Amino acid sequence: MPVVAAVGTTHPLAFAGVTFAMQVLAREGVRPVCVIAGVSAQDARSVLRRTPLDAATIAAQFDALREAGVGAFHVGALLSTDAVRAVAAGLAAFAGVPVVVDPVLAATGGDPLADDATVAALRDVLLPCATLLTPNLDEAGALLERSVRDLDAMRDAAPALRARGARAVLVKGGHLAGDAIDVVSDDAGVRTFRTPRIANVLRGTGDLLAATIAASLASGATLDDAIVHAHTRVADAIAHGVLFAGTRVAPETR
Ligand SMILES: Nc1ncnc2c1ncn2[C@@H]1O[C@H](COP(=O)(O)OP(=O)(O)OP(=O)(O)O)[C@@H](O)[C@H]1O
Ligand SMILES: Cc1ncc(COP(=O)(O)O)c(N)n1
Repeated sequence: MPVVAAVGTTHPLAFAGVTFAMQVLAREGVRPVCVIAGVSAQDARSVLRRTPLDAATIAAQFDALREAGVGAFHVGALLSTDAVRAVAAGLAAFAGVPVVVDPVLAATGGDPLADDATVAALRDVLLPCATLLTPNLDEAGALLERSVRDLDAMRDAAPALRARGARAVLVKGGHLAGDAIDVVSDDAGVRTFRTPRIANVLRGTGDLLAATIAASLASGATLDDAIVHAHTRVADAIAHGVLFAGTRVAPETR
């Protein structure tokens, strides 16, 4: 069974964050392991507290994964420049293993998860470690320090982020109106993946997409096949979301 490591920050309600990614990976049929890089206290409305773990604790967790045969990493929210640097250093020991980086900067309620220095570290230190970077519109804009608000801007942003070192980039258009369109840039060029918009909202779609792609890559899928499968899973989750703790979440644990 492929092993996938979820790296990131806990969410106590587990509808996003590394606590959710572990569930997604298990459901995808891979063995989930993890590196906890930060602890968040948040509910459906707000982020109450965020505490990055120290670099030595993050490094020791990567050391502990050395014999696990990790086949892919999913990297989610990181809360400090030190945490970003420690994760990049930890990943360096796993050369050749696919790394899906979701550069989470804020919770859906609007509260930030990363400050400006952390955004800069994500751009300069972690982005070059990514086999696939999966920013949403706001994240692509923050990383490029310009506005990314429509499909044309997404088509420009994906290769621009790739030029900064990510092997492939998927810019998520879920927050635009109309069909859900993601723009992918890799060696083969720039292309779009379009799925019919499902008229509902759901928390954790970014983590669901990225963790599902990581699971498929660990299982040997091509990037395009991994993306198509992940879109199916996201659409299914949005269609069958459940109410939990005051918000609509994926039915992963049902
Ligand atoms: N209503 C929808 N119907 C179908 N697909 C959607 C919908 N909303 C988002 N998606 C898809 O879900 C994935 C996540 O996109 P989104 O833009 O919501 O990411 P995000 O903002 O990082 O998510 P999160 O809410 O976890 O922060 C993308 O592949 C996007 O195309
Ligand atoms: C630790 C962590 N990771 C990711 C998200 C994004 O999820 P959402 O957009 O549903 O708030 C979050 N709120 N917290």
